[in-house]
Amino acid sequence: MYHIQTLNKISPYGLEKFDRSKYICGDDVQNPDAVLVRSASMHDMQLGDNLKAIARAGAGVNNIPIDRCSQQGIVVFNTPGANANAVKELVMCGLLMSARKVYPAMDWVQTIKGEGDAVPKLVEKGKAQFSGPELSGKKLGVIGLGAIGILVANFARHFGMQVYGYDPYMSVETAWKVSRDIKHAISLQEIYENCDFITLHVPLTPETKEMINSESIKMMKHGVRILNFARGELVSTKDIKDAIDEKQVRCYVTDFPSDELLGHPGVLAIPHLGASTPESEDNCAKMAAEELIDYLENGNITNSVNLPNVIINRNCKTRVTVIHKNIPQMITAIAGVFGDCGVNIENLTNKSKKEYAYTVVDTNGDASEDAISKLKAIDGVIRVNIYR
Ligand SMILES: NC(=O)c1ccc[n+]([C@@H]2O[C@H](COP(=O)([O-])OP(=O)(O)OC[C@H]3O[C@@H](n4cnc5c(N)ncnc54)[C@H](O)[C@@H]3O)[C@@H](O)[C@H]2O)c1
Ligand SMILES: O=C(O)[C@H](O)COP(=O)(O)O
Repeated sequence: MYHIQTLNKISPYGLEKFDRSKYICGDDVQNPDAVLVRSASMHDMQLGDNLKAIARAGAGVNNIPIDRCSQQGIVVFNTPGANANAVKELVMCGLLMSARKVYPAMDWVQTIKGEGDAVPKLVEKGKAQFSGPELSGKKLGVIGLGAIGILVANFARHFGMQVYGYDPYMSVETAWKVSRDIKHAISLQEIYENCDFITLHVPLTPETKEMINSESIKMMKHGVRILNFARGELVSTKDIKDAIDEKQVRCYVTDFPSDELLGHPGVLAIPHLGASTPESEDNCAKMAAEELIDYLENGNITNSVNLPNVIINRNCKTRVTVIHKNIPQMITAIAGVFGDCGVNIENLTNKSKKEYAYTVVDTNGDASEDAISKLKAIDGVIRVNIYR
């Protein structure tokens, strides 16, 4: 039996992928083979020796101790694009709310309840304080043109916005999806200096942490509106509050409220609802469950953030997979163990991702305990798994 621990509420649509004759799933599962998680922080968690994989049903993996996982040979998956449409739709709502004062206006209109027949007149009188600009003709800067950024950039053109996109790491495959009307910004400065609205769609990394700070805000247009549906730590809380107080920033829409931001005028705080639609919860859970199942049962890796993607049909009696450091002589050493044990290799695949690599060996022979011990003893080998 495989044991799957869930750390957040995971859509049943994903959980039902696990065949109950082979899998036990639940939040009380001990010593799991794999963990299914959304945003719960795993940084302070012990990662047991039996743990082989973690699947993040979602995009951001900053809640997972990736380095520790790699060192322990734990494969970390996420579900690229599975919640992108949900986020895009809420970003569009955020754009409209940052321009038109819908939220304070709706609050205000409730205050005239009880005024009887005077309500229509009071509405007409009171509405003047809530006028706000149109999006059409304004410039939108999209920072990060991944699954979400591209959808946001392409959609914003339908609001009549002029869109600038910035992503120095964009893949060719991704570039094909960007509408040709989107201006390719070659620097962040170009976005900051030109755009009336700026929306962030980058992962939280040491490079992007607090990328919005007093220095970057200084370069922006007076009265800029900033949207953050990516991660709270991308924006310096102190600097954004100061910039709002100085009217340099007109509005900050964030899906990641903190105590200091709540109640601050000019901040529109949303309780991390970007991916909270039944459709995206289902998509993410299904994709995450399928990734775990194919890894646990076949050793195939799809959408891992710390190991290379390796998907090979299984048509041999035995598969041995090795997670190891990406250093010279590893393939020779691994193949040598099979040779020494008299086992013929039918297929050997090796792929690497940064400091780590993954080797899959398929054979019609058997992998003896002796062979497995020898593989584990190779310097640089982190984990060996056998699939029969
Ligand atoms: N609010 C929510 O509920 C919600 C939902 C999904 C994702 N997110 C957040 O949004 C982020 C983006 O999600 P995604 O699905 O689009 O991910 P993605 O991996 O498809 O896209 C991220 C893009 O950012 C780019 N990038 C990385 N560093 C950059 C930098 N320094 N400058 C510019 N571009 C950079 C990458 O090249 C990539 O194209 C996630 O990492 C997550 O933190 C939030
Ligand atoms: O990175 C993500 O996918 C989002 O922040 C969604 O988080 P959630 O799954 O906790 O809603």
